[in-house]
Amino acid sequence: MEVRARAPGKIILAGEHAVVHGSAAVAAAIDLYTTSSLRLGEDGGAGAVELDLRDSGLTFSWPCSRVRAALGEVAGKAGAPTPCSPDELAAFAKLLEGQEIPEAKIWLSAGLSAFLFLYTAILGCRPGKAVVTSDLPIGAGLGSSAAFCVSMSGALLTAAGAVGVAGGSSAEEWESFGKDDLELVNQWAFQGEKIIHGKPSGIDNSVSTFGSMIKFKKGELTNLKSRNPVKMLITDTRVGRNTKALLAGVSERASRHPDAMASVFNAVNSVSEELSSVIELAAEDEIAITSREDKLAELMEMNQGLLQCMGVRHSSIETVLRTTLKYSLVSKLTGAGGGGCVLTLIPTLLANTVLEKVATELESHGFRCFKVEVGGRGLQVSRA
Ligand SMILES: Nc1ncnc2c1ncn2[C@@H]1O[C@H](COP(=O)(O)OP(=O)(O)O)[C@@H](O)[C@H]1O
Ligand SMILES: C[C@@](O)(CCOP(=O)(O)O)CC(=O)O
Ligand SMILES: [Mg+2]
Repeated sequence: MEVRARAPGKIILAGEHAVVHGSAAVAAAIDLYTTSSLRLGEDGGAGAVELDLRDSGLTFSWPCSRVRAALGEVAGKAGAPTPCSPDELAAFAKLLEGQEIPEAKIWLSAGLSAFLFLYTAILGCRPGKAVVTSDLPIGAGLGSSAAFCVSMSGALLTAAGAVGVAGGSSAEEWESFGKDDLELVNQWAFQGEKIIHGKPSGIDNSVSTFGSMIKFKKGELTNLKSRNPVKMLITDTRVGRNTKALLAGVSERASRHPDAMASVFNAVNSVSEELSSVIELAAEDEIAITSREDKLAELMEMNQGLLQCMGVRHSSIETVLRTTLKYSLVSKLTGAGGGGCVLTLIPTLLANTVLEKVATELESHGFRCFKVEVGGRGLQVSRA
């Protein structure tokens, strides 16, 4: 039997980086997904653990005997996770040595280590094949690392029988887990995200698992009820960057200037708290809708300024900010910055007139625009 699990990417409306240092942040799921399909082989000595990354055309295979030689006889565990130890990480690095990873895709190594960790920790050395496809740009701020870890944890834990859906629907339909199962998947995905990000806050895996729009602070998640739609244009600058390195850069700046950076993080906290209240405001007429959106735009603009203070700017981001400002639109980077994606708030009353024009101009710079639905479903599974 094949298990398929899909998990969404995300946007961060306010609070990236500062959330790692204890501030509040606001994030929402988007309708771009990573899907992990898993088919288990026969338990026993032979066989291999295989991973097929469809979008990059790369496949990896580890004979179970090699996995056992590197890790010992791991039993697999379907309860709460134990973090990946430095010894295990070293063993995964050894297992990667035998694989041919093209130099240009060396950034995949962290994702491969996260896969090996999740697979062996949940299923032990059992043979099986996982296939991954994704709508998300990788390493661009839309949480591809979290969507990868959430969808893979969802598929592995379902195959292990640790989580499940009520069933009854046709095999092709997507179904959602109950809250306890989602909690368990989220805990595992967080351990995978730690291998990729170094020191994640947990916001990305949480919003990918639970979906919707959330406020997140120090591991605590509050669901936000947005009564009016929030329309965002996402622009991928196509400038590659790595979340782990950017997180480390912000932490280094915080240790060089502890007081100044504490004030910056504190200001971001206030912006996120205010933005989450504005999100929940119900606006019933055009005046109220415009006033709500003006407040959101102002808070996003303030957050962008504070992100500059953290040192995660990039000239490509500034080009997007300048271009959208020509249309009186406000933008901010989303995710770790340093390139990657930028969010532009599209006011409801301007959506029909401005959206296509600004997207066309942004694309003329070589950027790629995504028009997404914000605040949708989290992790879902289907069996075929
Ligand atoms: N579909 C995927 N297949 C393999 N690895 C992935 C996939 N998606 C994400 N990753 C891993 O996550 C890393 C990107 O994560 P990160 O730098 O946090 O950026 P983001 O999460 O914003 O896309 C990649 O370098 C890779 O290791
Ligand atoms: C910068 C940060 O706040 C978000 C990173 O998101 P992404 O990996 O760039 O999609 C890090 C985190 O919260 O773990
Ligand atoms: Mg990430």
